[in-house]
Amino acid sequence: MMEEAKKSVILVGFMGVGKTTAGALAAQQLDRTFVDIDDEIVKAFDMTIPDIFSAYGEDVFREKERELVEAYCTASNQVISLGGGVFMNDALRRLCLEHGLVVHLDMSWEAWTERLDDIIDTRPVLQKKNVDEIESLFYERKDLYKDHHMKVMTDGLSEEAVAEAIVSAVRTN
Ligand SMILES: Nc1ncnc2c1ncn2[C@@H]1O[C@H](COP(=O)(O)OP(=O)(O)OP(=O)(O)O)[C@@H](O)[C@H]1O
Ligand SMILES: O=C(O)C1=C[C@@H](O)[C@@H](O)[C@H](O)C1
Ligand SMILES: [Mg+2]
Repeated sequence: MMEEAKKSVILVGFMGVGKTTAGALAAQQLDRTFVDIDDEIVKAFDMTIPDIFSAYGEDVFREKERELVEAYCTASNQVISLGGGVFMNDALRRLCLEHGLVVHLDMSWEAWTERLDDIIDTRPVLQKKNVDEIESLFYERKDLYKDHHMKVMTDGLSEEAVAEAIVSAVRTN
């Protein structure tokens, strides 16, 4: 029997909120394929994200990201973790909102700062910025994620609890 076509769950949110970790767990529970756009970019270049940024620059990274988001976000039955910067592109934001069920993984700035040391080495966008500049970026990006179908506030939740919240939000939609 053909699988019923359900809109893909598209996870958005700031760097480090847990789109990759909780997204993979949620995909298992929903029995859907998990796609991480950052991982697809890493595979396409066979390089880490910091290496792509330093060798080719952010524009080249964003162009590959655009291609991959366009290709994946119109497919059904998946859980897709977007890179934290995808919604800077208006056209991609609209495309995701039109074709997918966009779930914003949200976090307070206070809770997020506890994660900064663990993630900074692998997120070039956070590097060479002081904490005030990172805080401004955090709120600028939060504005972009306001366009969503569902939101999960992740403060104080384990990775498993975030995944469960995503699953229950999707099932009750
Ligand atoms: N709910 C959680 N509680 C504690 N730590 C978490 C939680 N979710 C994720 N983490 C940890 O935070 C770090 C960042 O998580 P993850 O890579 O999933 O974020 P992301 O949203 O995919 O970030 P990016 O947009 O940069 O890809 C990882 O070290 C992960 O183990
Ligand atoms: O928010 C961003 O601009 C980024 C988020 C990450 O997911 C990666 O896509 C990359 O580090 C850039
Ligand atoms: Mg990720």
